[in-house]
Amino acid sequence: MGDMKKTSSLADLGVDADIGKSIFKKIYYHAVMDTPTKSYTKITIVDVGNVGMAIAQTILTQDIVEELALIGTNFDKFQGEMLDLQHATAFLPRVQIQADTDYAITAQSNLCIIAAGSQQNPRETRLDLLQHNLNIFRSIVPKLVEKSSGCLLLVVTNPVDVLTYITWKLSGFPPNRVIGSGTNLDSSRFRFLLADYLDVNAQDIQAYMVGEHGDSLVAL
Ligand SMILES: NC(=O)C1=CN([C@@H]2O[C@H](COP(=O)(O)OP(=O)(O)OC[C@H]3O[C@@H](n4cnc5c(N)ncnc54)[C@H](O)[C@@H]3O)[C@@H](O)[C@H]2O)C=CC1
Ligand SMILES: CC(=O)C(=O)O
Repeated sequence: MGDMKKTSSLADLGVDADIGKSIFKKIYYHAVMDTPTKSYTKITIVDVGNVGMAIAQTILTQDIVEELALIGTNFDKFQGEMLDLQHATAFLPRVQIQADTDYAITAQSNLCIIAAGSQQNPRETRLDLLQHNLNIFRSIVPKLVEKSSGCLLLVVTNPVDVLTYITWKLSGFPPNRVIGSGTNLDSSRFRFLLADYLDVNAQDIQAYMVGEHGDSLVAL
């Protein structure tokens, strides 16, 4: 977006706030979208780093949610990311997008995705991230559970398999409500490489990487 100023309100567009209120009436999402044929789905993503934003953009293009809550720790970054997503909604299925540091916005989520925490430095393994990211999870998981006690928890942060187990323990949820992204990315990479080598579509390749999402994977 370069140096372009971002517009976040009617006042920025030169429209008086009171006039705006009289012209535009707030639509209550639950009232409009809770129909017998379409349930209301809310997803939370913690935090809006590279992975969190890639997930947010993918979700928005899939028409699978009515509400997306983004938890951010860096105010300028999450405000900017939220505005970029909101400003794209004219081209996307209708979704209410919020971002905040306050976990109140995550209340009643169906799915909470955790992608917060450090990434590896060049000479580190994913397992080296454990202590740092464990401390972050201790602060995140109880807040998500408090606000959305019936949700599914999906862990992406590394070391993902260890942190998925820790999330299960921290949450007190039954095991079928805590999942990790596991080796999905590795299997997708494997399928791409095979497809590239064989010059076929990756969707026509069935192949899996199994084991831990780390340095001990096995190809099937
Ligand atoms: N499972 C998988 O297949 C993959 C996992 N990853 C992992 O995902 C994680 C995130 O990666 P990136 O998005 O690339 O990193 P990033 O550095 O772009 O984003 C991490 C985010 O976590 C936030 N954060 C730091 N401390 C926090 C706290 N206490 N509470 C909430 N948020 C906090 C940062 O502000 C930042 O926005 C890393 O652990 C990385 O290794 C990345 C790619 C694939
Ligand atoms: C970061 C990571 O886990 C990956 O790209 O496989």
